[in-house]
Amino acid sequence: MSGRSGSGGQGGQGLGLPSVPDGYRSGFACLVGRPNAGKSTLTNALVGQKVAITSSRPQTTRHTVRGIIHRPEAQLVLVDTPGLHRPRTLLGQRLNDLVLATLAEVDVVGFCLPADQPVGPGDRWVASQLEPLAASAGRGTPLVALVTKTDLVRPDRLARHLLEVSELLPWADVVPVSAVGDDQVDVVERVLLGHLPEGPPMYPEGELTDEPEAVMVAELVREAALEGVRDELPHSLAVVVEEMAPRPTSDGGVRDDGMLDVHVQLFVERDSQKGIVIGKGGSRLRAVGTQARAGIEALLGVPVFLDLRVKVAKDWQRDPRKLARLGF
Ligand SMILES: Nc1nc2c(ncn2[C@@H]2O[C@H](COP(=O)(O)OP(=O)(O)OP(=O)(O)O)[C@@H](O)[C@H]2O)c(=O)[nH]1
Repeated sequence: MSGRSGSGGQGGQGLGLPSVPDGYRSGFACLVGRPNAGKSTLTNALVGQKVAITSSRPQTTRHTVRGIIHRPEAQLVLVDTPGLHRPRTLLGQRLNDLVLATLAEVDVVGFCLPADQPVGPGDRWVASQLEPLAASAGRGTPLVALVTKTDLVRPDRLARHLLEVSELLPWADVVPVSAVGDDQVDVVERVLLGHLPEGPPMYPEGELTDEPEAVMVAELVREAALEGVRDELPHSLAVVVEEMAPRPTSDGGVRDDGMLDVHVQLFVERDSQKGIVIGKGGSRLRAVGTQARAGIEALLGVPVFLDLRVKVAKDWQRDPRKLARLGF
């Protein structure tokens, strides 16, 4: 992604888009915040379709997934990043570098702070990372503080929280929102759109994300594999789609129903984790396959044969060559 000359191409002409009204705005926004702050859920609520995975476990968003909001007067390309957090491993460091590089290029940053958690050292750390970006008055990246999950707290607690947030980020707009309760999502949208510069749309109408299908398929498998697992698996699970190909008919032709064979590798760090993913007699892996397949079929619109394999790649988080092989 490169700011104004985004990957969709500059201007509508090249895309065969109709001319746009005067004053049309377009640009990029990015949501940051500590793990589990509600970034993916808010992205989905804004875009109106499931494009980023959500999970009740922290740090499940590995890839920069973009959602695109199309409105008659504006287009907003949302970049959903992994949570910005204090790096502990090489992977953590790379994720942070990715986040900071992304933030320098977008038109507005939304900092998500969950209303049900007190403002803590993690938030202060993220704020300190953001301050230099917003600091250069007039030229810095505008920052909007999004107080998320407001449905989880009472009004008096919310009021105190909003005050704390505006003390932490005196230069930012503060907007309370509940993505789950669909409360104030429209206000978030208006505030974010208001920070975009004038310019033609960067993506054709109807496009919701430019994330390659294979990455979204991998995310669906990852989401299913993490479901209900209590230990540290989120940090230790990488998913790679090895192959997606049309299933041939017995005479080598193409099936009418467009069925796809999808081969996916799940990488864990230790044998014990492999056992967790596979479950007794393979029962858990079968359930993961059933859930992921339903999501993949809904995404791709064709029947899918899903083949899942689990492998141990020891300490992949700390090994640069393994990280590269796994797409980081
Ligand atoms: N009650 C309530 N729960 C929410 C809301 N938004 C998110 N959640 C829940 O909070 C958890 C984390 O939400 P995510 O959207 O995955 O958070 P995230 O910031 O993308 O998390 P990472 O990918 O770990 O960085 C999930 O269980 C969501 O269902 C909300 O508005 N209200």
